[in-house]
Amino acid sequence: MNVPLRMDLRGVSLRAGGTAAGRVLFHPLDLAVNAGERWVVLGPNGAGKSSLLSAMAGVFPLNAGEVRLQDRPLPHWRAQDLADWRAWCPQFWSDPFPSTVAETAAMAMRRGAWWAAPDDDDAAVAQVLAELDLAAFAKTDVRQLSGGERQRVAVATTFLQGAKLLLLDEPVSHLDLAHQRLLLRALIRRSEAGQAVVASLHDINLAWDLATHAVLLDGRGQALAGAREEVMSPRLLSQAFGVSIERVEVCGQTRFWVEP
Ligand SMILES: Nc1ncnc2c1ncn2[C@@H]1O[C@H](COP(=O)(O)OP(=O)(O)OP(=O)(O)O)[C@@H](O)[C@H]1O
Repeated sequence: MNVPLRMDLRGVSLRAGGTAAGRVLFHPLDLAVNAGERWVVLGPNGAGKSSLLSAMAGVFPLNAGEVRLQDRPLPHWRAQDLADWRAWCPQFWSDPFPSTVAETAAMAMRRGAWWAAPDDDDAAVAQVLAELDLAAFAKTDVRQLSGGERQRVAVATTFLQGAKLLLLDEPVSHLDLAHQRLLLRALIRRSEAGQAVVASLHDINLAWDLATHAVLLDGRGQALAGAREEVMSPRLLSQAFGVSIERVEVCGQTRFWVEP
């Protein structure tokens, strides 16, 4: 599949819980995600970041508008075909039965025929586990992992799905500083190879370092989307988060400083 990825959101609005009774999370949002782009989704708790990511994955009902993948509305896709294009790493997961890290990571590669493992499975799994600093855990039962280790396995599973669009809901929430940077580099490498990344994050400095583009939800119904520099302005971030945020240069790097 050498067709470049494109996802369009046109006039998308969501309600809390995806029900008609839920409050409107945000009013019409338009954006287009293209190959090579890295989008961050920012906003306070409850603003609708997870809801937006799951709507982009096709598993959360829209209040208004449409999401199109490769110019075809998401509801028109067969689940198995959709899995070739988009991978979704939710914020929570459960491990109801024993499974090794390698088996769990490989799970998304075998959609539709999990018993028929391709010959190159093992090498691909080993490569991604090494990339995410999980090689030593390949044979460990996922139920014995720490929160950060388990989160990296969830990301490994997402990577191994081989989809062009990676939708990651707070993928660094359990990660220490070194593993946050390791994941950031892995995501940048993937986007440079033609995949697209959409990730919700709470750390605006990490978000700045990752993003080419940003969506900012203010929790009061406003949604902004665009290039990183336009959306991640100190004024807009301060308004959305309700704290005073300054942008400073430290050692040649842009950093955000939150007034205590
Ligand atoms: N099943 C549900 N029924 C009703 N409301 C729900 C349901 N699930 C979630 N919500 C509400 O929808 C809103 C948006 O939730 P969402 O998880 O998308 O926010 P978020 O921006 O990802 O938050 P956080 O930063 O805390 O992870 C929240 O106010 C939440 O309470």
